[in-house]
Amino acid sequence: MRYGSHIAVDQVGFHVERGEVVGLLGPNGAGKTSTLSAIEGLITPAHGTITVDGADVARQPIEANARLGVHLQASSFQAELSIEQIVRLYAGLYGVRLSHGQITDRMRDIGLAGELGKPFKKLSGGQQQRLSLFIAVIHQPSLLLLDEPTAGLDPQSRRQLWQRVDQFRADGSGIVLTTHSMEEVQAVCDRIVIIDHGRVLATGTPADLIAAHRDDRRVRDLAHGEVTLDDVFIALTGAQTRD
Ligand SMILES: Nc1ncnc2c1ncn2[C@@H]1O[C@H](COP(=O)(O)OP(=O)(O)OP(=O)(O)O)[C@@H](O)[C@H]1O
Repeated sequence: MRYGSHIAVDQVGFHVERGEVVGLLGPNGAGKTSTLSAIEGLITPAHGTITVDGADVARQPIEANARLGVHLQASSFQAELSIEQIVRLYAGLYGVRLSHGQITDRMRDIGLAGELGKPFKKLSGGQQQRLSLFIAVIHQPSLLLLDEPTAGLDPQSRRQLWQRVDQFRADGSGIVLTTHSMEEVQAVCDRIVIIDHGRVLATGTPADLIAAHRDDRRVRDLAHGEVTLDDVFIALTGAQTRD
């Protein structure tokens, strides 16, 4: 996948099962957001195919999109629209019928029942994230993409979001999330894919990756006591910071 002459993602391949949470990890600029954009069909890769629950993203974009839920870092709903208007708008777009009572019930589940008439811009960051996540799954997608879902959230909201992710997994969705937090990986990911410079460096469960690299010299040099996923990640991707 290219931006002009720059190859941002090169031969990245992975599979997500239903009921599985896959963490896509990599330093800044590694190619995570570009990979998600390709799954969304926003960028067309020069080679390779991407399918969402059997639908080819390039050839069957409508089917693929109908099976995909996306929750982005910055939720950008119309600032002036109320919660109820936003829910009605997206329910309509996805052909989901929701009565006023059902909307109230669903909003109660995520602690927003008292805010139905409030404009989006007046919600707190945590409330905006909860609404954005609700909208991302309003059509019960097979695959949910979460781009740094807990960036900027307080510990309470973070825990709550992890519980929601557990719930989606239990309901049978496949989930891909990008994160820079190893705590998040340990909390919710079944498997991780570490990428850098647009290529896959390692894949496996967090425990597998630690076990596989525990005795590497680079990892040993970094570890303070027990080897952590952080140590493995930094050893694989290098200690230098990225722009
Ligand atoms: N619109 C764009 N035009 C040109 N280059 C881009 C564009 N978007 C991303 N890139 C480049 O593609 C590469 C991958 O970027 P990408 O945003 O996918 O990385 P990332 O892993 O999501 O990073 P971060 O953790 O900082 O969000 C980087 O080298 C980046 O500079």
